[in-house]
Amino acid sequence: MRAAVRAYAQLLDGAHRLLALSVVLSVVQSLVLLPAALLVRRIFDTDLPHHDSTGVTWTGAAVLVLYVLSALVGLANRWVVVIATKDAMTRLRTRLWHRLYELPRGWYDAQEPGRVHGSVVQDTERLDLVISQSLSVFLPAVVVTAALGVLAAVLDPLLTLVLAGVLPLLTLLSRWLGAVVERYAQDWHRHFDRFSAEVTQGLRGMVMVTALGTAEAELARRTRTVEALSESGRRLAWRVSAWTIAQGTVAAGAGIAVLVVGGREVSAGSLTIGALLSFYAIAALLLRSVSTVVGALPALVTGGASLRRVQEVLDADAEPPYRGTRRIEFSGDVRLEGVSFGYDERPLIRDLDLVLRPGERVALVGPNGAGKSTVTALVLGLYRPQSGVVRADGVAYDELDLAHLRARFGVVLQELVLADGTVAEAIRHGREATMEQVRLAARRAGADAVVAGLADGYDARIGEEGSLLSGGQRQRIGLARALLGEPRLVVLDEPTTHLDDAAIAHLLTTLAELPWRPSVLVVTHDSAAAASADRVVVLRDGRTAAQEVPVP
Ligand SMILES: Nc1ncnc2c1ncn2[C@@H]1O[C@H](COP(=O)(O)OP(=O)(O)OP(=O)(O)O)[C@@H](O)[C@H]1O
Repeated sequence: MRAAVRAYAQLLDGAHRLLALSVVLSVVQSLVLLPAALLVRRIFDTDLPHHDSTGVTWTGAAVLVLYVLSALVGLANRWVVVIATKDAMTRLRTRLWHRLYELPRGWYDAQEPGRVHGSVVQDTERLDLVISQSLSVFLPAVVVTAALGVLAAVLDPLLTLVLAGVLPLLTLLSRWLGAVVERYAQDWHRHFDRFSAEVTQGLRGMVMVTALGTAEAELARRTRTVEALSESGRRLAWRVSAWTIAQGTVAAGAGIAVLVVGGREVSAGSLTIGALLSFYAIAALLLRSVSTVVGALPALVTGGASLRRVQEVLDADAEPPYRGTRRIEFSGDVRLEGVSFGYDERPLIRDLDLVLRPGERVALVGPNGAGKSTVTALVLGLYRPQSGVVRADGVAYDELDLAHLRARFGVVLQELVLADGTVAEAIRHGREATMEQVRLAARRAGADAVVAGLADGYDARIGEEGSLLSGGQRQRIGLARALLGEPRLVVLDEPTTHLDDAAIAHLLTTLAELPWRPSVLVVTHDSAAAASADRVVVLRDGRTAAQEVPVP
């Protein structure tokens, strides 16, 4: 519970002024009720015994005005807290995005499927709800409870003690049931991650599953996950309800105890009925705000579990592979020197030397699983070798500002990610480029023919992940994106998979004739693509098997 409170405090770090204003408004809200309690006493102890009906009416009206005033202050307070919490959520989501772009690929490899998506989408959404709904009533209620407690103690210390007798029981309940709810919330989160991962996988694989005729088996698996999620949701909801109801019952018990003890005092003549009723009016408000405080606890605890998961992403102990700052012009010269690398303890790349001179076109070939894509990832600086060094223009990657260097790379990876938007937007990919430059890149990549066939040309939408295009059309758009900005190094991982013979021939001629002569590293199983390179490097079992095979 304490950890959850600390995490919330950290989350609301930038909103201290607004929260302070909220505390002041909460105190004002309670202070306004002080004269109301005294006026209630006046009705019963002065106006009624004197049969003063006008007095009763006016005093009653004054009490009503004070309640309305208190409610208005409460409304203003709610507004302040909502602004503070919404700002906090915007900051949190922005920080998360920053962190996600910083985290290295190795960190993503190590995550459970669905976990990151779950934290970014569901956990932040849950937090938004919990903080907006719960905290906007929780914080003022804490202050109102404290203020009303002081007020009650001033009115009648003995009855306040009776009321306070409930506190140890409430604390015990919160500790015990809070820990239980937290455990069940974690279990529910685990099931939700699984569900979230399956939704992503299921939607992506929908066409394939239909084609393979395995929909029934898939459906059975998905149903099991949904049932397990519901079951864990039921277990959690049941504990949350038990907690809330137990707290409400304890609070109601306290109210009854006040009536019994106060009633005995009235019968004994040591308390006036007006004093008892005015105390009871304050006690009822106090118990209501105590109920609000304790009623918000289950939501705060489950939200706390979400906050911790988000915090784990923000505080992930994952160093980027390189942290250098030096910026170079970069001529396209890249070298791997004695590089060894493995995703786990098993070495995949062993003592590899690979040289790519400026303007040179090198084809990397080899059997499936030999490590060719892994070599391209090492060239792109996505992983750090366990030993050996990677250099650009003779400077070790360790010294370099890799983001700056990568801006000089043009890349087409096996998994071609195209965001939904127009063809021109897909080619620009957020970079500044004139329409003329976009057209030129498209022509070089053979994508102009694709564009010519689309009704809206460069303004045609390509669909989510380019779903409105064919595989070959997507690949050409991807190539155009890689060639925009005239990169010094072009890295292509199996760029011909979806291309027909004419497109492959066009690509090879283009790569050979690019006017600024970039270096090209192309991973390929295509013999025509390999034959067009200046050199072919064969990778087998993590090493260059045939050192460098010159093309005849
Ligand atoms: N992120 C990863 N985490 C763990 N292992 C991985 C990861 N990526 C690849 N591997 C493993 O590394 C080995 C080499 O994979 P890589 O993709 O580099 O081979 P490749 O030569 O490009 O294969 P292909 O010709 O089939 O595309 C494979 O056994 C693969 O399972």
